Amino acid sequence: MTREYLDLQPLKRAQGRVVLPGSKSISNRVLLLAALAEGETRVRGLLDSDDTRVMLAALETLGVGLSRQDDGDVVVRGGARFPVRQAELFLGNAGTAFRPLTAALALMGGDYTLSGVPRMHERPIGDLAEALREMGAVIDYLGTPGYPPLRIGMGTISTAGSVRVPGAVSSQFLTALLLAAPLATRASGQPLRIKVEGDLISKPYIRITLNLMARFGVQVEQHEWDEFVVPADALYRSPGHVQVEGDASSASYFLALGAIGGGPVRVEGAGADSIQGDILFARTLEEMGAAVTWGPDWIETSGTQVAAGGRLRAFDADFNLIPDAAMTAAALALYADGPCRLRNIGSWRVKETDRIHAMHVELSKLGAQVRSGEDWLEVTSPAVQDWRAAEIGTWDDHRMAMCFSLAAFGPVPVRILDPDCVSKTFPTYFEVFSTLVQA
Ligand SMILES: O=C(O)C1=C[C@@H](OP(=O)(O)O)[C@@H](O)[C@H](O)C1
Ligand SMILES: C=C(OP(=O)(O)O)C(=O)O
Repeated sequence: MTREYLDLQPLKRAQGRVVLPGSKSISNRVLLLAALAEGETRVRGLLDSDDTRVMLAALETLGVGLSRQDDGDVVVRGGARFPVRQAELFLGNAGTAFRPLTAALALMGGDYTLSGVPRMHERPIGDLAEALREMGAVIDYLGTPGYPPLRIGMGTISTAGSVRVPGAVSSQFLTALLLAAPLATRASGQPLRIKVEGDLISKPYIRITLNLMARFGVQVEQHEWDEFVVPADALYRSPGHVQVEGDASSASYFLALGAIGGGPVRVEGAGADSIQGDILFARTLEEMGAAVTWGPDWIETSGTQVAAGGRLRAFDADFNLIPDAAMTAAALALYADGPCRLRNIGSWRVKETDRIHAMHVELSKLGAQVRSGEDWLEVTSPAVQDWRAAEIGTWDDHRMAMCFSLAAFGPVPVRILDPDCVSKTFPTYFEVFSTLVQA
């Protein structure tokens, strides 16, 4: 049963340790790679949430052998092509399922329709679809051109020359082309040269993609951030086992708790050795005045107690490398000693909701002074007497719900509407949150 709202009374302290749920970005990449790889892959620590469930269900529909073991591991039996050549797939609002599956299915060819929730049909995919068409794939838009839902047909794929993909809207388009590229290079016997047009956003996610492809046996040649070459003989081979790291974006909320509730708060499952860019959020916390300790697979934070009048240092920073954890920084601006500016976050406009707009509206409700533009947001914290109790809308966006839990360290009660939208990436978020905090 989903709850209409969750009331949070003013909180003072945060302390404890959390074992992080699996990384969404790694889970969905590993599932696709394992499905395309020769052999059997045993995946440990897979995230169990809406985004991975739609991926698992899609792969099952496509005939990929999947089984859940008693110990929770998922075993994937892969092969170079999916057995089912005609299917209708529903992919919810999972960008990490929709974009890579579009590329893989388009390069295999078949008769597939891909759809999602209404918001997914407002999230762009045109840059990826055009690149795939340039390679000979057949893709039709079933609704608005440039957006899902899509129908994929049987094309004649060529990797001759190179393919271009714009980098400014979402890095997931490049990730999708990279992950699916071996399907094309094998068919043509030629390498695929992928050229990024314009600036590439969210670069650390490409590092995750390249790292995981290498674990499955495919080394991509990288030229800065504007050209990637997938070799002609690229073939995915199962590494046998894969351990999924804890989710670094999910870690950001708990690391933030350590910074505003005294701490120490330790997250386990992602640390200095992580392949996820969002661990960099801990550096932002340091700049805001928190103490951060790093282990290979854990991070611990301690800091001031904002409920007792402590303040974080204000920031003015470019958050392009960590767009997801950046939302946590925006919520922390409620406790900063001056205006906080988040720059270069234009991709927020096309995520689960228009996050710049949603943040502007909801932070204002609490009494913060907010200004925003096409790709930036500026938040000035309310003085103690200016805080207002508020009902926070979460806009069907898991990260809105999770980062506004931090608002409970202000002096007023906070009501989070539709808290169960956290199921996109972290179904048990509020239960875990409640084990760390005290009034
Ligand atoms: O590749 C990925 O796993 C992701 C890339 C990012 O998207 P953009 O590249 O669209 O910024 C990020 O926001 C998303 O949550 C996950
Ligand atoms: C942008 C996000 O998701 P998606 O993978 O659907 O793009 C997110 O999780 O913040």
